[in-house]
Formats: sequence, C-alpha cells, structure tokens
Amino acid sequence: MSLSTPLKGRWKLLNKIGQGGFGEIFCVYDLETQHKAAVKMERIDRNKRALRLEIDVLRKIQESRFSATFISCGRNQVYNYLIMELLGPNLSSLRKKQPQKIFSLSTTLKLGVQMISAIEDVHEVGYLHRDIKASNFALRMSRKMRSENGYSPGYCCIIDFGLARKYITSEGEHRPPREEVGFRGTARYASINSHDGKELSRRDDLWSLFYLFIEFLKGSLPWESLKEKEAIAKMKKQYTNIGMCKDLPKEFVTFYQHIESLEYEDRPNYKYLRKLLTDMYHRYSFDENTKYDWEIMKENSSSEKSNIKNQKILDSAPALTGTTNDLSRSKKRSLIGGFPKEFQKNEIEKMNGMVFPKNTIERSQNNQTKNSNQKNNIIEEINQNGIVDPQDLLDPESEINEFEKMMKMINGEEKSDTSSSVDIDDNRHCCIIL
Ligand SMILES: Nc1ncnc2c1ncn2[C@@H]1O[C@H](COP(=O)(O)OP(=O)(O)OP(=O)(O)O)[C@@H](O)[C@H]1O
Repeated sequence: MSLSTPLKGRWKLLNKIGQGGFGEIFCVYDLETQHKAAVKMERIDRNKRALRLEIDVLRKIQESRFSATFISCGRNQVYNYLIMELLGPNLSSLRKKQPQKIFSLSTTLKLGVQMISAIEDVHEVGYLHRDIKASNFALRMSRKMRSENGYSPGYCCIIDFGLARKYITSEGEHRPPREEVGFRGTARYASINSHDGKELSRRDDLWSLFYLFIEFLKGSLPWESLKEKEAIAKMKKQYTNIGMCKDLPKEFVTFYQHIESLEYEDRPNYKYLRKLLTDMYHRYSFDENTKYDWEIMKENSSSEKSNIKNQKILDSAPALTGTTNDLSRSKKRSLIGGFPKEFQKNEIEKMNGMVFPKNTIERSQNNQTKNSNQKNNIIEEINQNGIVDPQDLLDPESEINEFEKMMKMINGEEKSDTSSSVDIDDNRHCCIIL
C-alpha cells in the first residue's frame, strides 16, 4: 500500500492542515467529484482511540447546520480515517491573526450565537462535547450558506468529538453522575466541575464557551500563562466570574448567571442565551451589514495595497528594510512584496504573529526552484488578502513523500471498508469515552 494510492481508490492525500492530540488532518482530493475534502487519520497502533466515537457523533449530527458533512470512513493497515467536508480556518487561528489577537464584540456575538446552536445540536443528539475551545470550531467557507438571521455567509461548525460522552441512556433518561471522574478536556477552558473530578453535563460545555468569550474579547484568560491544571483550577476558583466580565456588557454577567443556576441534569436555555447575545448585538447597533473582523482586515489590506501601489511605494521598499516598526500590520504586509526573500520570510512570520513549521521553511529553502511559484503565490496572497495560513506553505508532494516513508514499513493491501462502520474494538477507547 502506498500513500499515492488514493484512500478507497478515490481520495488522494494532499497537504496536512491540522494536527491534534488524537490525529492528523489532511486535505484530500476527491477524484470522483473533483472537490477537496478533509481526512482525519488516527494510527491504529495508538493506545487511545477516539475516531470511532467521533464518527458516531458526526453522523448523528448531520442534520445540524453547524457540523461538517460526513463523507466516508474506513481503515487501512496503519490508520482509521474519517473523510468529511473541508472547512476553513479554526477560530483560534483566526483570532491570533487579528492585530490585537482579539475579536471585536460584533464578531464575538455573531460567532457566539452559532456556537451556542452548535453545542445545542450536539446535546440534542445525546452527547456532551467536553472539549469546547476555539480550535474546535471552524468556518464553513461556502458562500451559498446564509444563516437565518441574515448574518454574513460562513457558518461556524463544531468539530472534534474525540472526547464526547453520551449523557442520555437508551431509555432517554439523563445518566446519573459517577462518583469520581478523571479530568477530561483542555485545562484552559475546562469548567471547575471538570477540575474537581465531577461528572460533566450540558452546563459544563457552556462554561467552556463562557471562558472562550472572555478570551475572544480580552485576548487572553487570567490563567493563560499557567501550564499545570491544578494551578489553573486554583486561579479559576480565585477569579470571580463577575471580575472576568469587568468592562464587558452586562449581558455576559447574565450569561454566566444562567449557567451557574443550572443543576447537573438541567437543560440549558439555549434560546435565552442566544437572545442575550442577539439583544446585545442590536443594542450596540450592529446589523446584518456588520462584517466579521477577518473580512474587515481583508478589505483594509486590499485597499491599503492599492493605495500603496498608487504611490509607487513598492519601488522604494528596500530602503525601508528593518525599519517597519512604525507601519501598520497590514501596510507591512502590503510592503513585503518589495523586500528580499529572507526578509520576506522573517517579516511574514513576525507580522502574522505565528511561526511557520520549521521543516516547512527548510523544505521550502531546499526546494527553492521547485517551490518558487508556490512562494510567489503565497506572497501574492498576503498582498491580496492580508492573511496567510502557515499550512498554505506546505508542499503537498513533500507531505505525501513523508507519509510514504512512514508507510514503507507497512506491507499488504489496503482493506476495503464500507462507510457505515469502522471495525474498532470499543474497549480500546473506553478511557476516553468514560
Ligand atoms: N473538516 C476539517 N476541515 C478543515 N480543517 C479541519 C477539519 N477538521 C479539523 N481541522 C483542523 O485540524 C485541527 C485539529 O483537528 P481536531 O481538533 O479534530 O484534531 P484532534 O486531534 O482531536 O485535536 P485536539 O488534540 O486539539 O483535540 C482543527 O483545529 C482544525 O483547524
């Protein structure tokens, strides 16, 4: 079996677009439909298995407008895989690309309404998500989609059900809490219940969402710099929620007060929470024309680019090398096309507030001739859009080669599989489900 062999004879692996604790996500090309899709791959030899559960949940929430479309799943000698709709950037990377690393109130509210609906849809099919965080929401890029309240195109979809748990019994009852539960989730966004080893319920997903809102609006959480979950828990308990809402509209206090009022089995009033956000949206005179921060950033970048072009600043750009501090971020981006290659690379890294994967840069350097067109496209994209995703620098061919190296160890044929089941022993991922 080789990785140049398309999965199920149909999906050809292109570049890597995501990496998490549970799996790697690649962009694939569907030879049948000629569209791109995403594949999440989980090594079969991993101790912890989460993909089977993820597939189950994803298939159950297919009616939700806030989930990626399930396409197929299967397994080969090395991986279990899930093929799904290719979404756009996740909310964590979008926020980090904003000049102050914050979202405006309007963007937070627009996203918030959708995130509540997405969480509600997961709960409605009987599951808790248990890992609500910004990187587990990604934008659907299709321009055809419009939300019912007329907000801009691009739904915010919930992803990654690797830590989900069924909270409803087969009789439709709420499962009783277990005495003691191990920590689940991501420490920064976990509810205090989770730190305290308590059984989680629907309210806890909303606690994580509340923390996310604070992070969106303020750029960080008070425990941002802490690594140990015990220290994070201590700080969470020290901070009053009302203190965290300081300088924020009063509805955020009402928001957490509602969550605080919920008992273990209570169904959150999702509609009420959405209404709090939409009321705030209108109170601040935002409307259907109010754009997302990244749309504004893109527009600013484009217009600055054309201004700069008009003034022929690019011609004198080399003289500005190393003295760009007094320029705005987007102006820096626009100027970048005029600088020598090394400067471009370093400045792009700094200005985007991100570090490109080292091997990507090295690869890029080693294959300069081969990749020069690709690089030019990226510089061009920065000039056009003001945003570039580090993943865009990945060379699809190299990614496939890397994979192929790994796969050389493996002999034998890829097993064909029906899309309805992945043959994974349930017991092997019980540590995650329980
Ligand atoms: N369908 C998709 N389309 C586009 N990008 C995706 C898709 N699914 C996942 N990603 C990207 O890959 C990243 C990691 O995916 P995911 O969270 O599912 O993996 P994980 O291994 O469970 O991660 P973690 O350990 O953080 O929980 C996401 O943050 C997102 O940016």
